Amino acid sequence: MANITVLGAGAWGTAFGQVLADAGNDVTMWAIEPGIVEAIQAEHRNPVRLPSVDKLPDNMHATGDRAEAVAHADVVVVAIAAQYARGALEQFNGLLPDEALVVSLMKGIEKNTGKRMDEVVEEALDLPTNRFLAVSGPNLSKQIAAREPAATVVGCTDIDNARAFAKMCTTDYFKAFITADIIGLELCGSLKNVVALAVGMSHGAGYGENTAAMIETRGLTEIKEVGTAAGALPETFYGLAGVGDLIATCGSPLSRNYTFGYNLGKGMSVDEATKASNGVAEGVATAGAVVALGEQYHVDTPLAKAVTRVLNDGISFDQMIAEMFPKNITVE
Ligand SMILES: NC(=O)C1=CN([C@@H]2O[C@H](COP(=O)(O)OP(=O)(O)OC[C@H]3O[C@@H](n4cnc5c(N)ncnc54)[C@H](OP(=O)(O)O)[C@@H]3O)[C@@H](O)[C@H]2O)C=CC1
Ligand SMILES: O=C(CO)COP(=O)(O)O
Repeated sequence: MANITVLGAGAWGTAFGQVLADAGNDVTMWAIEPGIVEAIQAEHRNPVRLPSVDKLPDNMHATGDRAEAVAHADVVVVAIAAQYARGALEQFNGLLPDEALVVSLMKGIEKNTGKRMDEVVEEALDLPTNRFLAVSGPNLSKQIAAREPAATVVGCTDIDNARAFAKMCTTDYFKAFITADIIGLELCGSLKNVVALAVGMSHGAGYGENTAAMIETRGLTEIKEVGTAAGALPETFYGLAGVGDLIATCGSPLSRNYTFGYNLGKGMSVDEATKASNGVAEGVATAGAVVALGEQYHVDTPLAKAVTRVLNDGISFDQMIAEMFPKNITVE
C-alpha cells in the first residue's frame, strides 16, 4: 500500500493511524511531545492520548524529526488541534514530497481568520487544492480504536484522489465514502461541535432528550444554512458527515465537546471545564467563528450566538435557551 505520515499523535491521530496500519499501510506518527514519540516507538502505546489501546500495530512507527517524518510520505495526514495547525504546518513547508496528498482530520475553524482547515492547510503548505483531502464523519476515536464498525467520508475536489485515499483507509471494520464537497465536509465537522457543546450543557443542566432534540434540530438547520451560504451542497448535511456526526457527537460522553458543555451546564467555569477536558474541545474556539461566518453570509446563527454568550458572558443554560428561541419565532 502506501507510506503514510500522521502529524499529531492525539486521540484521533493515533486511532486513525491504527486504521491506516490495519489497512496495510506503513504508518509514521510525528508528535511534538518527545514522551509520546518515545512511547509509540519503544512500547507501541500512546498512554497520554489513547490509553485504551494496549498495543498499536507493528507497522506503526514514530519520530519527532520533521524532515525524517515526511521525507518518503505518499500521504501526510494532519491531526493537530485546529487553532495550532497553521503554526505547526508552516514548519513542514518545503519538506513534503512534490506529489504527496495532504489529508486533514481536523474539525475546527481558525479563530483569528475565520478560515476552514482546507484554507489553513493549503496556505500553510502552499498546497494546490487538488492535493488537499478532508476526512469527516461520526468517528469517536476510542470506539474506532476498539475496532467497532464505523464509517467516514473522504473529500477532495479531485474525486480520483478521494477514491484512492478512501481505499487506503478502508478495513474490515472501517468504511470510507467519497465526496467532492470539501466546504460541506469542513463545515459539518466544525459546526456540529458547537451544537454538541449546547446539547452537553442541556444534559449537564439536568434536562432530557426532548431538550436535546430541540437543540440538535435547530443546530442542523443552522449548520445547513451557514454551509450552503458558504457554497456547500445541502445534501452533505443530511449524510454521514452531517446528521451522522451530529448524532454521534451530541449523544456521547466520549465527545470532548459534549463533555465540555456538560461540565458548563453543571456549573463549571470555562477555565474549569478546560482543565477537566481530556483533549481539545474544538467547538469552544469555533463558536465565535460561526457567528462571524453567519454575519459574513447574512445567515442568522441563534445557536452559535447563544453558545458564545455562555462561553464569554457566563449566562445560564436557561437564559441560553431563551436567547436561542425568542417567543416570536417558529422552529422547525
Ligand atoms: N477524537 C476524536 O474522536 C476526533 C477528533 N477529530 C478532530 O481531530 C483533531 C485532533 O483531535 P484529537 O487527536 O482527538 O485531539 P487531541 O486533543 O487528543 O490532540 C491534539 C493534538 O494536537 C497536537 N498539538 C497541539 N498543539 C500543537 C502544536 N503547536 N504543534 C504540534 N502539535 C500540536 C497535540 O500534541 P500533544 O499531544 O503533543 O499536545 C495532539 O497531538 C481535532 O480537530 C478534532 O476535532 C475528528 C474526529 C474524531
Ligand atoms: O468529532 C468527533 C466524533 O465524530 C469527536 O468529537 P470530540 O472532538 O467532541 O471528541
